[in-house]
Amino acid sequence: MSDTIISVKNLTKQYSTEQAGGIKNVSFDINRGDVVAIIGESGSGKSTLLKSIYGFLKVDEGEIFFEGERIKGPDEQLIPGHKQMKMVTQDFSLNIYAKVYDNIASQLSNTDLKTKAEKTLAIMEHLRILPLQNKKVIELSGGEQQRVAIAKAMVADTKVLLLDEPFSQVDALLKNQLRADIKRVAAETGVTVILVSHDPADGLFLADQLLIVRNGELLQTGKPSEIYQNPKHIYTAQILGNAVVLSRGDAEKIGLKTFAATVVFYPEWAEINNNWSSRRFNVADVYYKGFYDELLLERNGVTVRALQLNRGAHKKNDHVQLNIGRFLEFH
Ligand SMILES: Nc1ncnc2c1ncn2[C@@H]1O[C@H](COP(=O)(O)OP(=O)(O)OP(=O)(O)O)[C@@H](O)[C@H]1O
Repeated sequence: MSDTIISVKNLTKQYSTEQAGGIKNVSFDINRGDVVAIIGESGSGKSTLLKSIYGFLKVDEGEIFFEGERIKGPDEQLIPGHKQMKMVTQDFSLNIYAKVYDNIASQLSNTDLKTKAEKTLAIMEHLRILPLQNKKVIELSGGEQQRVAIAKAMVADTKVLLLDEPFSQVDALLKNQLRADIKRVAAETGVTVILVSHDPADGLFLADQLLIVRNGELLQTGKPSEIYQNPKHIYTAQILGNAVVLSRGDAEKIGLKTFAATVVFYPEWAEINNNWSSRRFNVADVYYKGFYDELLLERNGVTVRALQLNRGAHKKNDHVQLNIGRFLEFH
C-alpha cells in the first residue's frame, strides 16, 4: 500500500511575468520513507520546487500537502512549512563557534536533558559523527559540516528532510560515502528525503523516485530504472545516460530503419562484435574512461558513441562491427 506523505498539486511559481523562470503546473506525490531526487540542468527550477515544498515561497497557483495538511506560504504564516519538515541549505546554517553536540541538541529545546542526550547521540551515530561531538564546527571539513547540518535537521522527529545540492561541497570520494549514508539513514530512520542535484548519477544511485525537470516543467517521474530504460523525452535520455541522438536521415545512413523524426540510444546499447551481419564503422577516436573505453565511431559521415569494456581492444582508424541492439523512437 502506498502511503503518500507529500502531495504537490498543479503548482505554478513564476518570478516575473516578463521573464521565464520558476515552475509550471507541476503535480506529483511522494511516498513516506522514499528518497526522491529532483534532477535537471542549471536554471531548470529544481530549487524553486524544493523551496515551494518547504513553504518558503509564495506560489502563484496550486497547493502542497504534508500528510493531507496544506502547507501555508510565507504570506500566510511567519515560520514557513511544517515543523516536521526541515531543509538543509548549501550554507548549512550552523553556529560555527559552538560544539557539534550543542549545534544538534539546540533543536530540542523543550526536552529533558536525558532524552535530549539520547536523541542527539542517536542521530550523531546514524550520521557517523559521534567522534566529532566535542569539536567546534569551525574545526570541521566541509563534508563533516554537511553531516552535522543533516543531523541537526533530523534530530527533532523530522519526517521530511529537504536537501539542496547536498554533494556540492564534497570531493568525489566523500560524495560516494555521503550518498550511501543518506540512503542508509533514510532506510534506518524512515525519514523521507527530497534532494536537488544537477548530477543525474546522484539520482540514479540514491533515489526511489526521480523527478526530471526542464524549463520549470516536470517531464517525467518514476523509479530511476524505469525512467532510464523508458525515457519519455530525448532530454531525459541525454541527461541520465548521455544518449546518442540522431535525426531520421542520420539514423538511416548508419542502417537504422525508422519512421520517427529522431532516434535515441545509450552508448551501452551499441555492441561491438565480430559478427559480419553487424554494421562496419571506422574508429574516429578512443577516449580513456578508466575501466572502459568510449569509442567515437563513424559511418557514412554519421558519428555515434559506444562503450568498450575490454580496454585497449581498439585504436583510432580501426574498423569495428557495431550492432545497435535497441533504440528509442521519438516522433
Ligand atoms: N528570486 C528569483 N527572482 C527571479 N528569478 C529567479 C529567482 N530565483 C530563481 N529565479 C529564476 O528561475 C529559474 C529557476 O531557478 P532555480 O534556482 O529554481 O533553478 P535550479 O534548477 O535550482 O538551478 P541551479 O541548479 O543553477 O541552482 C532560473 O531561470 C532563475 O534565474
